[in-house]
Amino acid sequence: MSYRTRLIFEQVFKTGREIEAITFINPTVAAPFPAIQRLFGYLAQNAAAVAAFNDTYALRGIFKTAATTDPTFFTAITAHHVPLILASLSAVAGRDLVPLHAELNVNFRLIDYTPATASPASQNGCGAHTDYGTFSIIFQDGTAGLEMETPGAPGVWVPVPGDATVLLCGWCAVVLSGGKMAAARHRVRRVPGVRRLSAVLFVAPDLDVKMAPAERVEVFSETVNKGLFDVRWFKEVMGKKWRYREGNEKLGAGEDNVIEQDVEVEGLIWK
Ligand SMILES: O=C(O)CCC(=O)C(=O)O
Ligand SMILES: [Fe+2]
Repeated sequence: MSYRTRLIFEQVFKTGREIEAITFINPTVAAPFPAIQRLFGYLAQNAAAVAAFNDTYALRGIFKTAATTDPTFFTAITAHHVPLILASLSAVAGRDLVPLHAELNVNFRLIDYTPATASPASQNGCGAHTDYGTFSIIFQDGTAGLEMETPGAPGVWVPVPGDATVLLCGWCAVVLSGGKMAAARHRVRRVPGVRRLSAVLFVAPDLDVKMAPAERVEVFSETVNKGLFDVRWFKEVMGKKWRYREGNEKLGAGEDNVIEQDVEVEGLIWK
């Protein structure tokens, strides 16, 4: 573990309940942004390759586990950092999270905020949201744009330096830790004309894990206290809203089209 990473883990242990929802880590490997950029550049010129990707990942319209020329990056991150982070978060949660992540339910996402497809004046890169899983690690290509909402101050956004690697928690961490861990709401703002690349590793509990705290939590809803739904159901619901927002899926008749998914999730989790 590097010095900086160790410091952060110590901080996580010390702050306990007061854990900040976001922290910076110093990963052992760097994200291969030149390769990712070449990949997106190639796809921009090759409609047939894009169609093949979209056929493979029909529901998403984006590709996971994308074939960069450096596949060692994601494997190294998954093998090295994920177990360390899970162990640290377990101390904060007061619950061993490792057995709940035995199947390594991880997704990778490469994002190209290219001016080529954005509306020229739009600053919206990625709307405000909270990730669904346990935690996410966001790698950036050096370009700023990622912002965090200040806990307790909705609408107050703090820019994250473009070269930081960010660790943040999602909804599953909130529920599984009985509210001891907070989720970080975030968004991406664009500078019109500026390209930004990011690579995100999403780590979630195994699909059969019940979305419930280890012990009853007064401020949680009955649904969550009783563990009436599992991670599989939650992921599906969240994924559908996400695809709708990205324009990759239409909602069926009778399905609500509330885009503010955080408001809805809060209604599900809190009493
Ligand atoms: O591009 C980024 O920096 C963050 C993307 C993000 O928040 C997400 O994909 O959930
Ligand atoms: Fe996110």
